This record gives sequence, structure tokens and C-alpha cells, in this order.
Amino acid sequence: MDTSDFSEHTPMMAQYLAIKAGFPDTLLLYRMGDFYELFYADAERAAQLLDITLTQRGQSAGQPVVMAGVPFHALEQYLARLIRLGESVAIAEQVGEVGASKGPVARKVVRVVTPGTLTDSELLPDKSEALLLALHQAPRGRCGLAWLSVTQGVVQLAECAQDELAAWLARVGASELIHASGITPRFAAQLAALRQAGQLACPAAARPDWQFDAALGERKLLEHLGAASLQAWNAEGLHHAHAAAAALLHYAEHTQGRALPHLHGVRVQQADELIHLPAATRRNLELVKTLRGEDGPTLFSLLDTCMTGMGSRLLKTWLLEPRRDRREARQRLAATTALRGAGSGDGPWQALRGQLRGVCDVERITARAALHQVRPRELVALAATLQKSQLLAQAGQAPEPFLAQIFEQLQPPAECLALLHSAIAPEPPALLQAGGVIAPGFDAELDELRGIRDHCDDFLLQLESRERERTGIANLRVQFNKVHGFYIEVTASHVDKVPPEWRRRQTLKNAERFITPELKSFEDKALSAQERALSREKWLYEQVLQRLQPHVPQLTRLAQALATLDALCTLAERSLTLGWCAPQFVDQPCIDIEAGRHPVVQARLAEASRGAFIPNHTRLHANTRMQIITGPNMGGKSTYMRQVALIVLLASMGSHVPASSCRLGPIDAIHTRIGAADDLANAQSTFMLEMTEAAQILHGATAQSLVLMDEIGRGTSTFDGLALASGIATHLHDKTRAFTLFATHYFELTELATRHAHAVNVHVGATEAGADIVFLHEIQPGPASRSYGVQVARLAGVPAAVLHHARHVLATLEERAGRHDLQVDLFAPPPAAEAPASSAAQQLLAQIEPDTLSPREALDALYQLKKLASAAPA
Ligand SMILES: Nc1ncnc2c1ncn2[C@@H]1O[C@H](COP(=O)(O)OP(=O)(O)OP(=O)(O)O)[C@@H](O)[C@H]1O
Repeated sequence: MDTSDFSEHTPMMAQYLAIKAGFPDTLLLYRMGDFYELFYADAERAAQLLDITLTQRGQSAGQPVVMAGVPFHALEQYLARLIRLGESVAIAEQVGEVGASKGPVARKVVRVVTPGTLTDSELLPDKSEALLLALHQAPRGRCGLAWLSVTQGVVQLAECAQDELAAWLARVGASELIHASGITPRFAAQLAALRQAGQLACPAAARPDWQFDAALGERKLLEHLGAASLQAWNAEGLHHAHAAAAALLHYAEHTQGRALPHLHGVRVQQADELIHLPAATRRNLELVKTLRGEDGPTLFSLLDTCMTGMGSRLLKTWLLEPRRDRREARQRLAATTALRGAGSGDGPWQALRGQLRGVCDVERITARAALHQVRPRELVALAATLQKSQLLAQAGQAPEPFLAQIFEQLQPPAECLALLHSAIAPEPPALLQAGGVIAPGFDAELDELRGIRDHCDDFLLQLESRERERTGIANLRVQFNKVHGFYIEVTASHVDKVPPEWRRRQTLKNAERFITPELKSFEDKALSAQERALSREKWLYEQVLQRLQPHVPQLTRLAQALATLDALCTLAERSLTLGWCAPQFVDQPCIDIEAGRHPVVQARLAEASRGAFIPNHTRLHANTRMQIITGPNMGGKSTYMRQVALIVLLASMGSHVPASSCRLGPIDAIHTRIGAADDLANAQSTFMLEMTEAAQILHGATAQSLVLMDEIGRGTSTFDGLALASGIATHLHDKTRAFTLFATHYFELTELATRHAHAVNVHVGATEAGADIVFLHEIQPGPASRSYGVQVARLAGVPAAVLHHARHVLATLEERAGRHDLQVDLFAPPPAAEAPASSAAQQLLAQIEPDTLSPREALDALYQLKKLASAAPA
């Protein structure tokens, strides 16, 4: 449809199309009376997504108008569904007065709801953020990133190489991505590949190139911070990230229909500040989602007993963004320890949690107040919470410095609390439009207008009795209807007594209706009082929001303090309930765990009354960096390895840990390669996936990394698998020198420990009781003596005939292996790989120094290279 000329259309459709032209990629909901309507392609799309009826009404420009609508009162519910499906929605409201001018009522898009810019508590999950990420493709394979949660008001910045993008996407976990429409086809292909691989799962939208402007981004950030330089935030000179920030802020403002006054901070994230938790690690360790994609049971679901959504969200950030530098972890540990109390958990944590119950989402309400989107009831909840917070601040006598700082920030701005109490009625209606939001006594004019409305009945009764007396018409009645307004009704038999100054309004069969000058003037006042009271309320509400603005920064800090206190009390509660100990951080390389447990498996066993969890020790030091773990299936190898990773992670976030003691040296990453089901959806075979993940670990891990390798090599033939597993283990031991837990069923690999100084063999214990196997779940020194595969198969219910067959084959194989003995030395260093002869083109390339070439010379070199390349044998 040609959208440039709407003159053929009906006036209404012309208005619709003009608005729609500004939102080509967004579903447009166009308010018509009690419905929000969608037209044409939008209607078809919405009908499909929402399962609503598609209809046709009339014609415009000679074409039938295809439409679909949703009732206005059900808007939020439909919005929630569309947002979950990754759609963005623009909402056009009627903003003009009905009948004020010829043609349709003026309409305007008042907000755009997109997955990454949600602020509405009804659309947002309590325990997670909606994050918008802007990605800027920069020259020389670099990227600029900027992201924010509109309800938090902090812009985060980062720069990275384009091939590190996957890790950053996993780290940020955006709900929506924007990039320039002019990205190169190659970069677009990279994004498509990331999407294909499941590493980019959120909706993405292209924005105009000009919005990605570094100078504009820097200027906007400075404006928000009210600063002259970004130096204090370490955010100077990050031009690529600034360019992303420009587009980010532009888009966020566009969706909210206004500037973001509450945006008060910038944080630069450096890849090397955080402990690297690759996407595979988050998945394999089931940190916030189970392998099946459910919310529980996970480490987070076990950990999160927070009293508030703010606390839960903060705790999740602590878990997913542990820092290498232990300053924050130490601070949280010290505070948690103080909250637990010196004795048997008799510290203040319990009382504080009691007070935190019912605290509202100050963070989101503050953001919504800053954006003038806050609802009356949210302000009432805010006032109640500020009062609680005041009590907390007064009661909290904390000698511990971090807690003292938190309690200090809990003191609410007194003026703000007083304003909310005096301005907002204690039980306001859900929507401002209903009236009755502003408290009586706040504004004299409003009180007067309300007085007229409320005293209406008294006045009419008085008038009625007065006129009855004066005219002698005993049954006259003062009444009201919507069409005729107020009138005095007199039955036909008394009409002759009507005084001359009354004027006839309507004649009925048995009665006449009159109006008097007094009644008329009352009517004008009463009817307009209602309307004027409502518009005065709207104006006053805006004034209240305006007066709240200066308090936004302090309220944001207060929200942060409440969230921190909640998260710390939760850590205290968990550590006591689950019997966890405080870890100790040291500078020497080590992971030293006494009686460690897998918290989620332990909780599951306890829930199902399936016996006690067997604790295990872990001792990894500078001289013992690798454990080769063998033992039967179901023996507990995976559980043991994961528990070590979880304990390291918990300690790094500043939590107590499920162990009786834990000493931890510096850690820079937790890498995991743990067998998962085939990634059929992404067309990757098990083996391909296994090797891709192994390659990433071999490239990325360092001597400060913790690496879990679970049965690497099992996705291919035995020899290939064994060969690759021994190569990988040797590399990790000799070159990477990472702390490595290497579980395997290749018994041959236990040889590694006898030949390599820093590796040891351990195994999970099992014994036989008759034909059955009993798992001890205990990590013991030395290699396993056998693998018990057939016994485990028996436990699993494999038919007896199959087991009989298997036992027979096993005996033959073992006998044959004994006879021939394995002659191959798995760990002998291979001959040096022959360097491939370099081609003429490669030799020339090596000689070129791009920085010293003139453009002319560069062009010549390019021609020469092309010639050499085409002359080279294929
Ligand atoms: N330390 C333990 N204490 C008690 N039960 C345990 C312990 N470790 C593991 N288990 C139980 O044993 C089950 C199997 O453990 P796990 O999956 O770790 O075995 P595995 O050796 O990795 O097996 P496979 O080689 O087949 O992958 C767990 O689901 C858990 O119920």
C-alpha cells in the first residue's frame, strides 16, 4: 500500500496511516472508543498471534478495511502476550477533545512497549530485568555495546572484538537488541549464526545508522550524569560504546515518549573484571535454568528466598556476575556474618527479614515516577515502604561498615514521604481517570469542587421542599436525566399551579417537566464541578510527580539499599538453614574444600527422603592441578565435579558455601564441558558440539581457571575418542595448567596421572553386593578398578538375555585386551607438527606493512596478491 498519499482514504484511515508510517515495524494499537483496533497487515498478524477475530469494515481508498480489535480494559493482558512473543507495540490514544474540530479526534502514540524497555510491573517478571542492548559494529573487527534496564537507570558500557560477541551476549542476557541498519553483510551473517546457535535469542531491530553516533552518545551520557567528563566513571574514550549508547538512549526515550530523568549512572564492564562464566557453564551448572529450561530446581531457585523482587534480582546479578577481585565478595561475607550473629544464628537477620516482608518494588516505582507513568496505588505502596524503611534505618545499629552504609541509605527523604502522605488518598482507585486519587485537604480548589458535587443531594432536597411549599404542589419532584439534565416534574393535574418564571422543558403523557433559573445555574455548576474536579486532580497528580523528581536519585539509592539488605539477609538465612560455612580467600593457587556438597542434589535427596548426601573433599593446589576421575556410571562423578564449581562460584559471589571449610585462590573463569543431548535444533551433532566447546576451553582457559571435563571423546569411535581425550588432558595439564576435573570412562587415561606430576587419579567408590552394585558416592584416591557398566544396566531394567550376552562379550574383550596389552603410548609427545610451506602470496603478505604504505602502493600490493593467488595451484 502506498503510504505517502492518504488523500484517497477516509479521514480516519488517513489519520491512522499517517501515525502508522512512523511505526512501520511495530504493531500499532489505535484507540477507537472502547477498543484498540489494528488494521491491515497488523490486524492479520495480531489475529494470528492473539487468536482474535479478523473482520472487515467498510472501505477506504476502494479497498476493504481489514481490522481486529481488543477491548480497552483487557489491554494489559494482550500486551503481555504480545511482548512474550517478542513483539513491540505502539499505543495511539485519543488526545484531542471529541467534537472539538472537524474530522477524527486527534490521536497520538503515547507509549511504545517493547520487550527490552518494559517498566510496567504487570508486564515485567518480578525476579528478572528487561534489558535493552545496543550493539555498534565498529571498524577493525571491534564492537561497542551499551545496555540498560529502564527501571534501573544505569547505562552499562563495554567494548569487545566481534569474535567475543557470543560471550558478551551470554553475559548481558538482553531481552531486546538494536543495531544499525547499515551493518555489513558479514556482521549480519555473524548475528544470524549466533541466532542459529541459540546464543542470540531475543528479538532484534535495526535502527537508522545516524543514531549510532559516538559524539552524540558521549554528550547524552554527560547530560544525564550532569558532569563535564566521563573520567570519573572510567568511560572516557570508549567511542564504540558511546556510539551504541547514543542509539540505546534514543530508542529508550522513543519508547517512553520522554527523556529518562532517572538515568543517573554509567558502569563500564571490562571482560577481565568478572569471573568468566561461558554460556555452556551457566547451562551445565543449572545456575538459573535447568537443562530442560525450567526455573527450578537450580542453584538460584535454592538460593533465592528473598522477601522482595528487588532482592531476588540483585542476588541473581551477584550470582551471574562474580568479580575476580574479591573486595565485594569479602564485603558481602562480612555483612552476612554480622547478620547471622556470632552465636547460633541469633543475629538480626530474622527480624530484618520480617520487616522486609511486604516492601514494594521501590526501584521500579521510582523509575515509573520519574517517567510520569506511576499509578496512584503504586505511590501509596511507596509511601508505606518509605515509612518501613525509615523504621529500619532508625533501628539498624550496625557496627559492621557495609551494613552501616546500607542503613544510612535507608533513611527516606522526609519531604517526599510527607508529600505522598498529604497528596494521595489512602485507598485510591487503580486509575487516575476514576477520580478520588488526591487526598482531601491537599488542595482547596479541589475540595470546593468536590464539595459542590457532594452537596448536590442536600441542595436538591432543599429546593424540592421549598418549591413544594411555595407552589402547593405536594408531589412535585426534582429529578435528573442524562439528556435533559435537572428538571422539576409536575403531574398534569397540578400544571395550573406552576409559577410563571418556570420554563417548560418537556411534555410527557401525564406530566410536564420544568426548569427554573435557580435550578439551571445549579446544574451548570454541578455538572462542570465534576469535570473540573477530575481535570484538577489530573493536574495536581502531575504536580505531585513533578515534586517527586528531585527525590529520584535518593529513592534509587534507597531501593538499592533495600535490595542489598534483602539479598544479604537471604544469604545469612540460607547459610544457617543449609549449614554452610564462610569461605576463606587466599592468594596462593588452590581450591581446597573440606566435606563439600552439591547443594541442589542434596536438597533434592532430602526432599525425596532418598538418603543422606555424602560429602567429599577436594584438594587442588599448585602441584596438584588435575584430577582424573573414574568410576561407575551413576557413581556421582558429575555431581562431584559440579559441586566443586558451584562452591567456587558461591564463594566468589560472597556467599557461604556447602562445605565444612573452603580455601580458595584466585579464579578467572569456570569452564565446563559436560555431555548434553544432541543439539538437533541447531543442526550440530553431539560430537561437533563437544569438540566446539572443548576448543573454546582450550583457547580460553588459563592457570587460574577451573575446568570441568565430563567424558570428553565419547561422541565418536573409541579410538578417536580416547586419542582426543588424551590430547586434551595433556594440553590442559602441560600448557594451560588450569585446575581440571577430568571425568572419564577411558580407563587408559588413568595412566596420565602416573606420568604427569600435577595430575592425580581419584575414583568414586562402589562395591558389589551379590549381582548388585552399591554406590558409595565417595571420592577415593587412585583409579577405579572396574566400570560396572553391566551392573548399572541391570539396575536400569535391561532384559536378562541382553545382559547375559553383554557379560559374555565383556569377558572375551577383557581377555583379548589382557593378551595383547595396549602397545600405544598415549602420552608420548607427538613428533613436531610439520610447518606447512607458505605460498608466494603468504610470503608477500608477510612482508607488507600496512602502516607504511601509501594508498597507491596498497593498491599495487593488492593487485600483486590477487595475481599470485590466482596463479597458485588449487
Ligand atoms: N555425594 C553423593 N551423595 C549422595 N548421592 C549422590 C552423591 N553423588 C551423586 N549422588 C546420586 O547419584 C546420582 C548419579 O550421580 P551422577 O550423575 O553424578 O553420576 P555419574 O557418575 O556422573 O554418572 P554417569 O557416568 O552415568 O554420568 C545423582 O543423581 C544422585 O542422586
